[in-house]
Amino acid sequence: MGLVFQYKRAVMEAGDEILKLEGKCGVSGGVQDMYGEDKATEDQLVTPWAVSVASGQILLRDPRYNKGTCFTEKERDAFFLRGLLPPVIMSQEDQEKKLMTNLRNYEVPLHRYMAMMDLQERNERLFYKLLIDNVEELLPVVYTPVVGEACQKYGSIFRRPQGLYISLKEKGRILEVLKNWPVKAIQVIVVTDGERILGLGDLGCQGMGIPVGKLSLYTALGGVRPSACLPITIDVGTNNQKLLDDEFYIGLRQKRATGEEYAEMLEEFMSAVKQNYGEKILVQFEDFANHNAFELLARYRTTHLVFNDDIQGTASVVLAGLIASLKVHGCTLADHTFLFLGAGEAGTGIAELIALEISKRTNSPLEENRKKIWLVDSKGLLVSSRLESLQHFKKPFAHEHEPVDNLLDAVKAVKPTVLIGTSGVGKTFTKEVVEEMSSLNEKPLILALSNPTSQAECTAEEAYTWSKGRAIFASGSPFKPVEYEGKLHVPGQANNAYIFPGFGLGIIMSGTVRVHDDLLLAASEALASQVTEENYEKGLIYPPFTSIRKISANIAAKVATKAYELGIASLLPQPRDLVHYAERCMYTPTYRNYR
Ligand SMILES: NC(=O)C1=CN([C@@H]2O[C@H](COP(=O)(O)OP(=O)(O)OC[C@H]3O[C@@H](n4cnc5c(N)ncnc54)[C@H](OP(=O)(O)O)[C@@H]3O)[C@@H](O)[C@H]2O)C=CC1
Ligand SMILES: CC(=O)C(=O)O
Ligand SMILES: [Mg+2]
Repeated sequence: MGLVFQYKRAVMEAGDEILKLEGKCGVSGGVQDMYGEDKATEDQLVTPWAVSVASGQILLRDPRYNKGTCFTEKERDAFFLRGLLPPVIMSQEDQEKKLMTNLRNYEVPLHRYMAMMDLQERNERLFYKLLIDNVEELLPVVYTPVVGEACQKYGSIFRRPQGLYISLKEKGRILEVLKNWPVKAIQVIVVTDGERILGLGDLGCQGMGIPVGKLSLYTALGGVRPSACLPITIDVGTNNQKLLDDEFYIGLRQKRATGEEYAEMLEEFMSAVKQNYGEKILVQFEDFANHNAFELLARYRTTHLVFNDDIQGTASVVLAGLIASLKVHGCTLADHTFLFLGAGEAGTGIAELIALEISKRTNSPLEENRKKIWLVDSKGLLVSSRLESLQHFKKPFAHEHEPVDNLLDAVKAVKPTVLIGTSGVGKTFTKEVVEEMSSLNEKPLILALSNPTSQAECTAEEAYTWSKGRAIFASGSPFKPVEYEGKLHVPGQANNAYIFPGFGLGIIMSGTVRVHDDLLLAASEALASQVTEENYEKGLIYPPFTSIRKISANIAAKVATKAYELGIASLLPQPRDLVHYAERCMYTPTYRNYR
């Protein structure tokens, strides 16, 4: 009987991996295992990890190794499964077909989400097979928009905990908490503090649905193996009174820690992560409020391998759409005038990356290019007379202009060719706004990026109808195709899910040690280059998600290539064919045979 590990199995794998990678031995002659027991002195506390071969019920209850009715006769004998399963032996394809039929029978989207989460906890490979093979159908279930509702109701749909919860109660002991996670060979962490969950605001500890969802996309879309992914929620309290009053709320029942207490918590977390997983652990910050997000990124980007998906991933995906759309407009990026509704993480992140790309393309100063980009926040257009009171990330975009206090007037004043919604507020691209954009532009480019669907600045139908079928439209959450005057318009999904899985894969597979802006630009170019003539004809500026694994492999290869060029990739020698290498690195969900 072969090795099928039960609990803590990855400790052994991690040990093997480390041996392979570093060939080191512990001080007392043993293997230098990842938890350091062999390095511990006799009086230090150690964790009593045990490794055994799973069989019987334990094997069936282990999501990583369970195959349900797919276990063969031979495996049923070898692993003491006889009688624990019905006699039928199904193929994985039949299991998939059955589950998709069941899922489609649920009318309530949240029930589909719950069924998918149950599957993930029961049979991981089947979960990923479903997600990969039916990506367009299931992405909206495990990701936006349904994940938003799941987070709002997380307390009541909560069954088995997923991911790692680190609360203020654990301050001072975060390293210890990390060590409780059974897998040591982690490559990506997605962490949130739950303060800005999509456009739904502060959902505290219930934000866990986001790291869990993002990491399932790392695996399904980017091929990073599930065991290498760790979702984390840092619970520093919540200012959401409804949650604080909810008797079933799962998080700390206190107002958010701020200032020094918050900074210390995050500092301890970041140090513990590096100490436990080493230099090359990729930490993705997700859905932090902007008053912390920019600061965390600035503080850790030079010392840790960190990436803020809302600032950087979003910027990269939007830039890709803009680059792709240049073919439609027959112009250059520098010819455009951009107007944003929303000047937070997503808005200013995108704005900065556009300015950087124009600078690189035209060899012109960044400040000059920022002048082509205008942003509106909750108080109106960013203009120089507001400079003093603006947050630091808005200041570079406060241009000379009269104050303008609403979007419609801003459109009239700025005359943008591109309108981008990053406000988190639904229905803000009104009929008048879209009509004004359409009177200014033959093919107005309108991106309603806010999530989930309820917060979209406008719907696809509104964009096409109000622009009389002329808009090029994409949104953060998916919309169905719209028929307008006999022509079918297919809206694209401008969502960072196009970028982070391939981007992360590129970083991991090349051993890149820091995230550099040029890597984001490389990812944008890689994504843009994969839009086909057929896609353009349908009105798309993004390729469809159905080919996302291929897209991710190409993004990974371009990101890795750039990292090698910059000298920040540590895997040497550089693989010759990076696309092929990326594809080979990718996790596939077909069942393995057990011996
Ligand atoms: N499609 C995608 O891939 C992504 C989408 N998003 C979505 O973008 C949205 C914003 O996220 P993020 O940038 O992180 O959030 P932030 O909180 O950082 O920024 C929101 C911005 O919108 C402004 N705003 C709020 N209400 C209004 C209003 N009524 N009129 C004009 N401006 C307004 C805020 O103004 P002020 O500064 O004055 O408060 C702020 O500048 C969310 O819905 C999120 O889901 C985010 C990341 C990726
Ligand atoms: C997509 C995403 O990251 C967000 O809406 O926050
Ligand atoms: Mg996000």
